[in-house]
Amino acid sequence: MMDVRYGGNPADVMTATTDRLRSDYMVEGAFAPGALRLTYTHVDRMILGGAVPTDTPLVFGDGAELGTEFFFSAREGGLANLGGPGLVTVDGTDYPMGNRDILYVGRGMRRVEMRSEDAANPAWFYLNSVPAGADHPTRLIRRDQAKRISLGDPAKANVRSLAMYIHPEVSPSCLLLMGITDPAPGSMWNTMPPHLHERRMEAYCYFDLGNDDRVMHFMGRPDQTRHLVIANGDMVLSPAWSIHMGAGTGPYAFVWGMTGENQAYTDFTPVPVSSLR
Ligand SMILES: O=C(O)C(=O)C[C@H](O)C(=O)CO
Ligand SMILES: [Zn+2]
Repeated sequence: MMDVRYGGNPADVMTATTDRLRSDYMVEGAFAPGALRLTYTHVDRMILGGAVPTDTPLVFGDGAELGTEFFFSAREGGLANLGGPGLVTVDGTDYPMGNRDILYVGRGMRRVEMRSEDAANPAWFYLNSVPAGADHPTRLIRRDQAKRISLGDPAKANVRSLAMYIHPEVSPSCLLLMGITDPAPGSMWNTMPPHLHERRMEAYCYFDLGNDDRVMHFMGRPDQTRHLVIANGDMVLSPAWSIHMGAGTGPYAFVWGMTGENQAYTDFTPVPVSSLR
């Protein structure tokens, strides 16, 4: 059975305790050896998931919890490999996946099998799935095929490399957008200056973060900010009304995924840092 998150509205955040914020807007513990863990959200019906295959394959595809014959009957998805080499098989076609490769899974696929090459160095598969109204072919996007842009200013410790994988200019999808951002060595801020995009929700999965380090992730309306303390592998659900940015106590990276009204990556509203409270 999938865990469920209902999201919330800006007013909820104003009175939320730390525990309530974490239970509403985070998914923790999704990467467990030998397990597939999926969370259904009512934030544009984004499903977040983690899978760490060890000695046996992890398989999904049934649509019973979605009221459809198959999981992808009316959905599309992106599977990012954040760990060791793995193999994903979709309806009998094999996709060998290295670290930071992303597989786009198109609407209509029926069975997804996930394997690690080495159980001692397992793949960590991270899933974003959203409703889809069109068919696009399943396609592997290797890390060197992503479209990279550089952002930031060393004086503000926010230099980072942003790689677009599932994006109209790289690999077509219905409405899913997905990519990976790496802060540069010596920089700690991501998504700084912050922004809002009221027409798309966003999910983050932080990874390659040291066990003793944390990312301070900021959320909420710009004038009512709240923070979430993030450990490696934690996922964050960002409703369309929320800022989403963070600073790490050490090196890290994160996968971002979006869906909503459009795939216009530039359809966002900058939020002046000076306006944050
Ligand atoms: O560091 C960044 O800036 C990002 O990665 C931005 C995210 O991709 C995002 O929030 C897109 O809307
Ligand atoms: Zn964003």
